[in-house]
Amino acid sequence: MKIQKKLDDFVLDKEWEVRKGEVISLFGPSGSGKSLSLQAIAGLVTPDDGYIEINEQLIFHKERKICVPSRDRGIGYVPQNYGLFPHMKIDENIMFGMVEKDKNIKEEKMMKLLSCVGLENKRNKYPQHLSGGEKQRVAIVRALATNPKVLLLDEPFSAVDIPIRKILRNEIKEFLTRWNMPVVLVTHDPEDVEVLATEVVDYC
Ligand SMILES: Nc1ncnc2c1ncn2[C@@H]1O[C@H](COP(=O)(O)OP(=O)(O)OP(=O)(O)O)[C@@H](O)[C@H]1O
Repeated sequence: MKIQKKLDDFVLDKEWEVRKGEVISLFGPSGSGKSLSLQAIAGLVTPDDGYIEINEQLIFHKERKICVPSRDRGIGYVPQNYGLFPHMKIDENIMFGMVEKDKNIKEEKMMKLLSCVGLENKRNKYPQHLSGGEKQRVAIVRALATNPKVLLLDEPFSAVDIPIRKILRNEIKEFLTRWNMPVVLVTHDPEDVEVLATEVVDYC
């Protein structure tokens, strides 16, 4: 992708790419445009110029007037606050974006995903009854439930304390290796970069 976006006195101007099996880390200080980049890829913010391509398909191209709607981009996006729907139980949250029509198939897939992250027994809980780390795991499997082409993680460990962060980081590393899809990870924690990233884009 190559995008430019001006917001008041902030100018984002970045170019980078990520491939299957890579975890690319957007690394830099607060306010450097990391989240904005993810929002542009997810289709929540429209760049002023440039292009975004996924698996050789353009989802945004300013000059060619291409702007694929957010829901059709095939993006699994986990925002900083996890974005879980508070009024839906965990199982409903996970099944919400699934493309499958059959209810039994959806249920089966949801249970498989929940068991991947050891949370089968939480399916009937609401997000507010889960810990920060549990919410994070649900948010990630909810993103994966839509069969995305790319996974975007925005500060995935910001809501958990340092010892738990270490455990989750290793869990997620294993998980990502299994799914083998391109991952974009926003962080300002050098340990996230060291443990998870295969490439780093400097947002300093
Ligand atoms: N809707 C908006 N209107 C105006 N400025 C904005 C808007 N959204 C973001 N910005 C500005 O864009 C810049 C980049 O914001 P962004 O959230 O991408 O930073 P970040 O690198 O993700 O920071 P952090 O690590 O603190 O989350 C900041 O200066 C921010 O104030």
